[in-house]
Amino acid sequence: MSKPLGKPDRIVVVLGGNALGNTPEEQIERVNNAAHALLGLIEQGNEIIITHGNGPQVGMIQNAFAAAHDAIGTPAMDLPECGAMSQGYIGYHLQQGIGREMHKRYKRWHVATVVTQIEVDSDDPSFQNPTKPIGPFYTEEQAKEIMAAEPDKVFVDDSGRGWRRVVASPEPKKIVEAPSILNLLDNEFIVIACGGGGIPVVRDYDDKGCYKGVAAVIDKDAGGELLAEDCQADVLFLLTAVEHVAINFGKPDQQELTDITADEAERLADEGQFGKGSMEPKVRAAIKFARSRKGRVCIIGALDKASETMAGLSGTRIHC
Ligand SMILES: Nc1ncnc2c1ncn2[C@@H]1O[C@H](COP(=O)(O)OP(=O)(O)O)[C@@H](O)[C@H]1O
Ligand SMILES: NC(=O)OP(=O)(O)O
Repeated sequence: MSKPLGKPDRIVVVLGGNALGNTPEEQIERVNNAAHALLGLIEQGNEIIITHGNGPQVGMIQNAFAAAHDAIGTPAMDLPECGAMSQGYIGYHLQQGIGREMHKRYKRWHVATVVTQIEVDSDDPSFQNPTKPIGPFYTEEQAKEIMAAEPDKVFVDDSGRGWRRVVASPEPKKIVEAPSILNLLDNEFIVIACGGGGIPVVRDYDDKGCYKGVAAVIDKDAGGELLAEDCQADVLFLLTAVEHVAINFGKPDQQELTDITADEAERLADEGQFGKGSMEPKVRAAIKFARSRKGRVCIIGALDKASETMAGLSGTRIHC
């Protein structure tokens, strides 16, 4: 069992996109449960900043626009705009869920979502090699039918769970709205930012060096790590469906890890112990955060055990 962590000041909490459900009703229910757990963290004396995934949601939004375009001629919607809509859609439910809990306990609620752009390199290699699964699962037959009709779309088998569309997932470099996020934190807001890894943008040198969106979806664990560094967080908390990171995952000799160093985690990641596109990005984000400043810790654990995980009773701690 891991040691309790004491009372860190600032925690960036990353909520998995798959943990948010597939419909608005499911999302409200799951966000309300998450809000309860997140308020537990505040009651333990911590300051929290929240970010979240958006893979299922951004795909759903883009598919809905594509269907409406085919049916009634509404405009098709590009991925950066769909990413921005997913930040609003998920942030809205988080604001309501957290706001309700805040009001019950403290008779006040200062919760704000920041529509966040993150700068990426226009020549990031991921633009040539899409890996980020978005939208619903398809059968192999359905996926191959769509690829034949729309050759610009790539589908892959997603860890044996079905076929999913994949898009580019560039490395996040700079949070454009970092000053606004820090300002809200200074004014005691609970901030929801960098949703879906942030809206990926590149510098537009034809427009005074301003930004323009690019068709990609950043990994939210990588975006959350950057957010945690920018906010001077002490702890990065990656909440997902499993209680622990494991080696030999899914095999009879599976072994759950409770406490590992960044060096051990890197060795295991290089050995291929963690699912590509699922657990590996979390472990890589954890390693980067643990190495970014002495004393920083990343904890990977289950969303429904957030308080126990924070108390050191569950989850996998990764540190230097
Ligand atoms: N070595 C591993 N240890 C634990 N879980 C793993 C491992 N490899 C793959 N996984 C899978 O990764 C999942 C977490 O990734 P993902 O589903 O992308 O989460 P999220 O949507 O919460 O970010 C776990 O629920 C588990 O099924
Ligand atoms: N943007 C992102 O990483 O979303 P998921 O958590 O849904 O994969």
